[in-house]
Amino acid sequence: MSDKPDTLFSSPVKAMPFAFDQKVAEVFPDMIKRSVPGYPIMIKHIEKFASKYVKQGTNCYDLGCSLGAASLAMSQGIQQNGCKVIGIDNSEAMLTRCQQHIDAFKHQTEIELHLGDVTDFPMSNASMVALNFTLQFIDKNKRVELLTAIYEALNPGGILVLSEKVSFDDPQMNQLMIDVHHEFKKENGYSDLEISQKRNSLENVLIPETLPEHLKRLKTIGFKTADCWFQQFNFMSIVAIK
Ligand SMILES: Nc1ncnc2c1ncn2[C@@H]1O[C@H](C[S@+](CC[C@H]([NH3+])C(=O)[O-])CC(=O)[O-])[C@@H](O)[C@H]1O
Ligand SMILES: O=C(O)C(=O)Cc1ccccc1
Repeated sequence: MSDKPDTLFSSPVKAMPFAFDQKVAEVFPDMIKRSVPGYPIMIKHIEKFASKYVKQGTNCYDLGCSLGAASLAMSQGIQQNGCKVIGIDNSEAMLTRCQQHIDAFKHQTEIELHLGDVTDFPMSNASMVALNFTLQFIDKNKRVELLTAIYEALNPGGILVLSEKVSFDDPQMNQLMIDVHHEFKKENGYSDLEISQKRNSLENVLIPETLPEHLKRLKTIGFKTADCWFQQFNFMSIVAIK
């Protein structure tokens, strides 16, 4: 089955803040692949990290699971018995389609889905947490609390995979990265109108931070080590180990 093409911003639309509603859920696989450089690589490596770090009888959380790509990757990667993958998302439209994806794809480890807010979801006995392009949508002053809750839920040696769109302190570098990302979107068939309308709708909704801000916060919380393992333009993935 081919993905439904993302044409949400292809004709002039009323300026509205971006939301993970029914329309976005319907085109999400096409949207994320054409918009996030390196997304398939990051998903593939979530599977690899799961095979290396997930311990027997532990939980793995996928916070802001959308259609379950990271949940499925963890489930495929896990080599141990008695584990559970728990996906959480606060968009009903996303979670309904997520359940359909999970049911349609063969996977090894059980995946349980919950409609809820990741900032107040109880977590425990975790050996892996995926926060794949979700923190950027969380209120900036709630981020440290969420990352602290993740740290506390992780067992020693557990891993957090945190992928984010990032900004850069240097304005020239920041603009260069935005420009090359827009070039990437154009090469993937988005028009200037689509790029600018989506950019406006993401303003004040997707709030990026810099890599140093991310790493400093993770280390202050207590993670033993944290660093960027993947970057393409202004999209990055960080691993942090407790
Ligand atoms: N407070 C919140 N609580 C729960 N869910 C939330 C919250 N805020 C946002 N979301 C959810 O976080 C997801 C972000 S998309 C993640 C991609 C996925 N991880 C992937 O690996 O494909 C990223 C993107 O589209 O750039 C959406 O499904 C929101 O509903
Ligand atoms: O499309 C963009 O410009 C992005 O920054 C990535 C993205 C992908 C899917 C939903 C929201 C943002």
